[in-house]
Amino acid sequence: MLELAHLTAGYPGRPPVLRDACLTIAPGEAVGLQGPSGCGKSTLARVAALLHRPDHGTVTVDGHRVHGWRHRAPRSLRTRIGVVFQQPRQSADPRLTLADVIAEPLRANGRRAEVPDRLPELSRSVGLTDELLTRRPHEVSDGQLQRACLARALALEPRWLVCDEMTSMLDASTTAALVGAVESYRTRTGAGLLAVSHDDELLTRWCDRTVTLAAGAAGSAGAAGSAKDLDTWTS
Ligand SMILES: Nc1ncnc2c1ncn2[C@@H]1O[C@H](COP(=O)(O)OP(=O)(O)OP(=O)(O)O)[C@@H](O)[C@H]1O
Repeated sequence: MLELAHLTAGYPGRPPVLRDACLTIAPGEAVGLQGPSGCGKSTLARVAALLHRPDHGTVTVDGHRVHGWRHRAPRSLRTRIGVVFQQPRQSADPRLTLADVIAEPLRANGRRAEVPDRLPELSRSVGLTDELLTRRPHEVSDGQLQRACLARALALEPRWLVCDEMTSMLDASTTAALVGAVESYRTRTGAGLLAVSHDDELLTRWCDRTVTLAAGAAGSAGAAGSAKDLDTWTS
């Protein structure tokens, strides 16, 4: 299970973005997260990916309560969660080839020896050709770079995937290819998914259920996203 319980989270010097948010994802389940711009979807996704420390509340991954965040999160928990963000150019080192972008997690986790075997399999799973693997981010399209970022997220075979607006910059065919790659991976491994998107139709087609993170009750600037028991907002 990936369990987010009673989360309050935000940014220094501002009112909380999330207040008392709860969400539980079962193994193998695909949950979509939608809601108005600025209501805190990405913040919640970053907390779930152990990249943003909540002010209150707990995150439990497969029965392990999380106490550290970002680099302080235990490696054994961090590697259980793969993340893909909206902007591939902000998350890929421009100096690396796509092959090195994909292999980065294997190298960083002492699994360099696996790269020759895993790289072809990973790149094939996201539809990247060998020729593209030798290029650097500025030499490929956003869609091609996002494919590499997805392959990187799958490199350590995570039990959970967090896809934050993964396809929102991409055309319909690249979107279909990336969602297809995620679903093939999930079918093979039984991984759970949290998918954030503005595209209700995509979430309906992709996910087992969709939850809505509501804007602040008054809708006023600075009001905290009212996220109490997200599961009660299931559509
Ligand atoms: N690093 C940050 N520092 C300060 N405030 C931030 C930061 N990141 C996000 N925020 C603010 O927190 C609120 C929630 O942002 P978040 O990105 O989580 O919302 P979102 O629902 O994902 O929005 P969108 O749908 O537009 O991507 C917004 O008001 C945003 O301006």
